[in-house]
Amino acid sequence: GVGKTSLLVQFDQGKFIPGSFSATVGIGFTNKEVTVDNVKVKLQIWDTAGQERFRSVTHAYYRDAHALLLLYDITNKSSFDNIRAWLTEIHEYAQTDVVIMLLGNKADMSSERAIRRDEGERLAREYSVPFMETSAKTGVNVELAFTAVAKELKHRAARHPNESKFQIHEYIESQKEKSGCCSYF
Ligand SMILES: Nc1nc2c(ncn2[C@@H]2O[C@H](COP(=O)(O)OP(=O)(O)OP(=O)(O)O)[C@@H](O)[C@H]2O)c(=O)[nH]1
Repeated sequence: GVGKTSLLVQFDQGKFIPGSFSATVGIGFTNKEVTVDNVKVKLQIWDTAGQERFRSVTHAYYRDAHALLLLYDITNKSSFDNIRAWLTEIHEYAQTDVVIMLLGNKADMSSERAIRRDEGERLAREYSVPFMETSAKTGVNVELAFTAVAKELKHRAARHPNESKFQIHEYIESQKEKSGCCSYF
């Protein structure tokens, strides 16, 4: 319930459909084409079930994934506390060079926030993964999360030995919106 399906629908269709999804069973698929540095990149996105009882199904998909977006809900402490366990699973089942991104979703729900942004940042630093807060509801940073991954994968695939490396951390820091910091009503 951290918002994985909602995030994907926001990215794919540019809209938020509140409370309308039943829990994902097993795996859902979405194909989406994005343009990165004038090149079209096809993303096949697997939306995994979050619930424990589907774990054996989702494990099978880790091995083939080039990137993993790992979400917690900023209003739900246990979803944040579970991130370490998810990272352990990823290291066990996924490819060693998989691109990982940590996302603190539901950033629009600031009045019910249970995890501060700097706690997310600290955890991400500990594991050397990029981090941002997102909202499937307002769309903040949703496009960026997927395009940053697409950029990283494209650069990895195309890179010649002497070419400088794409810096996903720096790209995200320069592009991300700090939700809630700058709006006044
Ligand atoms: N306010 C707010 N609500 C959200 C956001 N993202 C998801 N929700 C709500 O949170 C609930 C769960 O969202 P889902 O997208 O079904 O979550 P999920 O992670 O796919 O759930 P599972 O498939 O069961 O693992 C729904 O009621 C959504 O409307 C968000 O960014 N902001």
